[in-house]
Amino acid sequence: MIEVQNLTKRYRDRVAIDGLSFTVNEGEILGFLGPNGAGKSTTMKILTGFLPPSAGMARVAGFDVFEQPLEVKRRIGYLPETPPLYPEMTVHGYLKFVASLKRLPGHAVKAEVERVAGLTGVTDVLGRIIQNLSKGYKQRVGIAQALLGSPPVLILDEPTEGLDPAQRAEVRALIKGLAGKHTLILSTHILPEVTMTCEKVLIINQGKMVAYDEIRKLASVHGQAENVSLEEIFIKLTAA
Ligand SMILES: Nc1ncnc2c1ncn2[C@@H]1O[C@H](COP(=O)(O)OP(=O)(O)OP(=O)(O)O)[C@@H](O)[C@H]1O
Repeated sequence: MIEVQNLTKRYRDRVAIDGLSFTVNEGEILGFLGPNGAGKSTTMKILTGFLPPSAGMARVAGFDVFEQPLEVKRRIGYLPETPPLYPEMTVHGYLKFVASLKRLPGHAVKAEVERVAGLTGVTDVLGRIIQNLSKGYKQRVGIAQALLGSPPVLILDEPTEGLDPAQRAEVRALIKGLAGKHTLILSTHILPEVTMTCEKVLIINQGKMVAYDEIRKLASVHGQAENVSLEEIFIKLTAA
């Protein structure tokens, strides 16, 4: 569903990502990890058609992200690092607005807004102005807009950022429930979250891939002990 080959992005003389190659099969959740500045957001922005790559190729659902960006955008729900909210709108007004941008048929909008509001736990705040919501609720609204229209591919950049532990557990359960029906890339700094949610993990450091495997296999390749944690593997691989 997602195919990336030799993807490279330079910002002037700074190489943000360097020759990344990976695939995500339909229905899989890929945990995407790396220290601050490793290039995760840059990769996600390229996959969602917000940034052009400097070299390499990325395809989503068979469409080239650079040559057919509209086809790609139609199939992707994206939660950027900073959720793209309009603070002066109500949650309901905002979700209706995003539904119209996504060209959802008018007759389906009401039910779809109710569906994603229910999934993300924002039904009770639908009438409130976004700027008055807590950070956690704003984050949920960001996830809700990504789910509108039930796109086959979801790219979530730190979806549990700013949530309290109970909300985090709820969002984790929600994400887990999306597997199978959607193909997901999930970026997070909370490593136990990846262990609980994803089968496969991709770790990058300074723009380069340092690990890409099923989590249970990583432990046997990179750890001496069988019960080595993802955190230990991450620290070992990104220490450079
Ligand atoms: N618009 C830009 N212009 C110049 N350099 C940039 C730009 N955006 C990102 N970078 C640089 O590219 C590198 C990768 O940044 P990116 O935001 O992709 O990292 P990240 O892994 O998402 O980090 P974080 O975990 O802190 O969000 C960093 O060195 C960053 O400073």
